[in-house]
Amino acid sequence: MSYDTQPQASHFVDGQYLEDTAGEVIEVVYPATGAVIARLHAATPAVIEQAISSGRRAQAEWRKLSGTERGRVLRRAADIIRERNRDLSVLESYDTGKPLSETLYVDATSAADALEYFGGLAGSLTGEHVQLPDGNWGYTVREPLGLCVGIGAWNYPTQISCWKGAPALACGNAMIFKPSEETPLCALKVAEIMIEAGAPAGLYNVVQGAGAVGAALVTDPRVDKVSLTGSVPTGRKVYAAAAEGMKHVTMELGGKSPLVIFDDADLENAVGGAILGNFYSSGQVCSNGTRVFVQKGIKEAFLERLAVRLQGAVIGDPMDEAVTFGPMVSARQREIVLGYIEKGVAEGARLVCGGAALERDGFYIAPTVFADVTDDMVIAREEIFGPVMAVLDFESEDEVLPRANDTTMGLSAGVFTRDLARAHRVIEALDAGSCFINSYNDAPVELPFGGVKMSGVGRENSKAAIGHYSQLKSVFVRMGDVEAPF
Ligand SMILES: NC(=O)c1ccc[n+]([C@@H]2O[C@H](COP(=O)([O-])OP(=O)(O)OC[C@H]3O[C@@H](n4cnc5c(N)ncnc54)[C@H](O)[C@@H]3O)[C@@H](O)[C@H]2O)c1
Repeated sequence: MSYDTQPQASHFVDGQYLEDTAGEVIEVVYPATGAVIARLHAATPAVIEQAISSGRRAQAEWRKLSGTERGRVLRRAADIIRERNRDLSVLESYDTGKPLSETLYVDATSAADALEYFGGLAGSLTGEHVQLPDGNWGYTVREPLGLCVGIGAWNYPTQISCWKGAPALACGNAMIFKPSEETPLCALKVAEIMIEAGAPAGLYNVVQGAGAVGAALVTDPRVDKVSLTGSVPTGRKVYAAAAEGMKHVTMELGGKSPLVIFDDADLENAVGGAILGNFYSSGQVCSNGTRVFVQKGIKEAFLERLAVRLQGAVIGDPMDEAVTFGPMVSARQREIVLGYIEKGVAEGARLVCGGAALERDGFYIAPTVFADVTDDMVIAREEIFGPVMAVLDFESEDEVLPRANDTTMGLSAGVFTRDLARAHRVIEALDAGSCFINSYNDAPVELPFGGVKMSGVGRENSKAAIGHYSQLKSVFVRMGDVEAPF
């Protein structure tokens, strides 16, 4: 590969790499072998200070550019990312363990899509003219929020860095991005590319660290907005900390989403959707449809075809493009997932396939399917974030809908049926932000992405994201005399 896994330095601040070895050591482990492939340092207060001060300085200049000028920088960054797709994809695979057969088509690509889309929108962000009685009128100005902090999860480090960075910068903000401490490498490359594309130094800084560094950024009074992708417990903490400073937030959190498959569904497509919604990225996807409700008439046929198609998973070295299923991101995540599998067995769910770690280096777990899962089982209630599908039976639409909604979370939901009226009726009834009909886990930049209930606040992607990275100033203009009471 052309990128070293050991970056020049841990952080990218004010247009250049920055190191401070006083910060706690972060070892980057390649999930497919367990080997340490880089050593970085968490940001010290001095690094955080530089990131904040340079971010604010850059933002003051950046906001003065026209939207078209800002958009040009983002679109140039998108082009560079596409040119370097292979190198970025290899790095993403080292960072996360996801197979190259995924990363080559999804991660840097999705990051470039976000930069291109928001780069295209930047020139068209305007306020409104509002006609009022007596010849008076008003107008609104869409203004940036200021300095935004993005905090990422470890499953999609390149994508998350741009899903947050692109709309933030398009609206005239600066961003400090803190990747997950598990996957710190990719965002540094994005920061480098921003500079190459013409962004001013300091506009897009990357600092490393775990929760303590995230918390220091979130609580700094000079930060105006926080966008987190992470788990619900972290979301609660970050939202509360942001509330202290009355900061804007976007929360992209976890899920335990339902996928409802009716008897009349196209069986192969339903099985395909369930595979995409449970085993892509080894199941480490927030929107996964991990509670698969299958109508009784199709259940055995579904399980049979699923078992056959899972045998087609090519498990192995993520750098081999023929491989379609990689390891968990970390030894810790593997232990968490194995713990859930044990619980499933103990609670009496029927193990259809998988159920164990693989005897090889790295953090691999076999794709696992439980059938006969009931609503009260832990594996049907808690987010596992691994390759574990729970298949639940149902008889009728009326029965399945309240069961599907019986969760504190609401990120996604999907339905497979050939009955179009039913498809729309079911989606209307499901409490979820990002939904799918006869498909699963598509996330085009043109559509809003985000959750309801405990799964989050705000939306990423689409025009909706603009509202979360800007605010309106409204101006009343009186054309006549002012009538005061005295
Ligand atoms: N909705 C989405 O878009 C989406 C996408 C991917 C992952 N996720 C969710 O993310 C979770 C998995 O990722 P994870 O294990 O990295 O999540 P996590 O919540 O452990 O960590 C997320 C990020 O928050 C940081 N953090 C932790 N404590 C913090 C604090 N007190 N203040 C500030 N920052 C803090 C971490 O360092 C990390 O960068 C899953 O629940 C998954 O569903 C959601």
